[in-house]
Amino acid sequence: MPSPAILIENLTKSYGTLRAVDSLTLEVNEGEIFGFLGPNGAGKTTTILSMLNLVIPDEGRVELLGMDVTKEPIRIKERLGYLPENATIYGELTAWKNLEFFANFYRMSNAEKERRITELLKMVGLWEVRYRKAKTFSKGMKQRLLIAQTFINDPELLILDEPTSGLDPEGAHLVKRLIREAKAEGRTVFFSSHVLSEVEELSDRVGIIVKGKLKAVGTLGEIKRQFMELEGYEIKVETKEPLPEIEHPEITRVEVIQPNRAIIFARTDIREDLSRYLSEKGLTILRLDIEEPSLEDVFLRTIYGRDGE
Ligand SMILES: Nc1ncnc2c1ncn2[C@@H]1O[C@H](COP(=O)(O)OP(=O)(O)OP(=O)(O)O)[C@@H](O)[C@H]1O
Repeated sequence: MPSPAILIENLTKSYGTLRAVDSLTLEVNEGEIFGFLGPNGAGKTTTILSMLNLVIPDEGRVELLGMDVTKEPIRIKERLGYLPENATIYGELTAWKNLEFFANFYRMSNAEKERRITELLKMVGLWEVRYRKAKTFSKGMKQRLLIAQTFINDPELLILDEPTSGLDPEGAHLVKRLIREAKAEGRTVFFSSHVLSEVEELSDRVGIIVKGKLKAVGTLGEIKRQFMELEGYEIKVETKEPLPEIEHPEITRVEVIQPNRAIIFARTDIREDLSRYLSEKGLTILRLDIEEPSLEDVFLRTIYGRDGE
């Protein structure tokens, strides 16, 4: 079994009495895009800073690319690209010089540096403005330069804290494209966001963090299934003839929409039982399917709880 790209075990970090991250355990597989979703103040940045050894956790441990972050910070840095939240660039330097500045931290020949900077400026669409001072750039252009910076050492693993934050739709689109391309090139991407749609759009797997706790983790399908197991199933039923009275120990509620249409709320998936029962009664079933929750349903219910807890 290859080691996961990211391994977080029982991570806990408090500020005073506030548990910013609470016993968080998580694995990110090599080559996947992992979306770390949570509302503002949920503990995303604190988790990321702990992952990078920039914040010392009270408990727990983190391995990146199979290496303990407290033991091998330099070796990890060589293979990692990190975009901090609210990162800044050097306004007085040109786009080219900004990248050169960062390239100098890594072992690269001059020719390699030049080749890499050229490639990255083209990748993020800043080639034409490479000799302009970065302070003259728009927010979107600055963010693109920052993203280019995170790729300077050809990293295997990218950790991006709110990479689309504050960008207009076009800027966000480009960042999303770069994330997808990074995956296509075999890199692992871990990114945080409070924007549901982009997490849904990009991620192979998602983790939902609320008040420092990891509330759900998995593919979207898995998270929806976990949610349904917890919250119950919504089964839509429609028959040609009027529906008979429906009883089943797993049913919690029946909402009749029309004489031949109803929504059945059940603790488990009882479609087979329903199908048998209705057929035995001689009814023609037109529809018997589960209404899947959207990620939005799951996210909102996960944040606010069943009864607003
Ligand atoms: N240095 C600090 N000192 C005290 N409290 C802190 C510190 N850093 C973070 N916190 C608190 O810890 C909690 C988690 O913050 P964190 O920045 O990790 O959340 P986040 O999910 O990244 O939020 P956002 O999306 O707003 O950046 C918040 O309540 C925050 O106020």
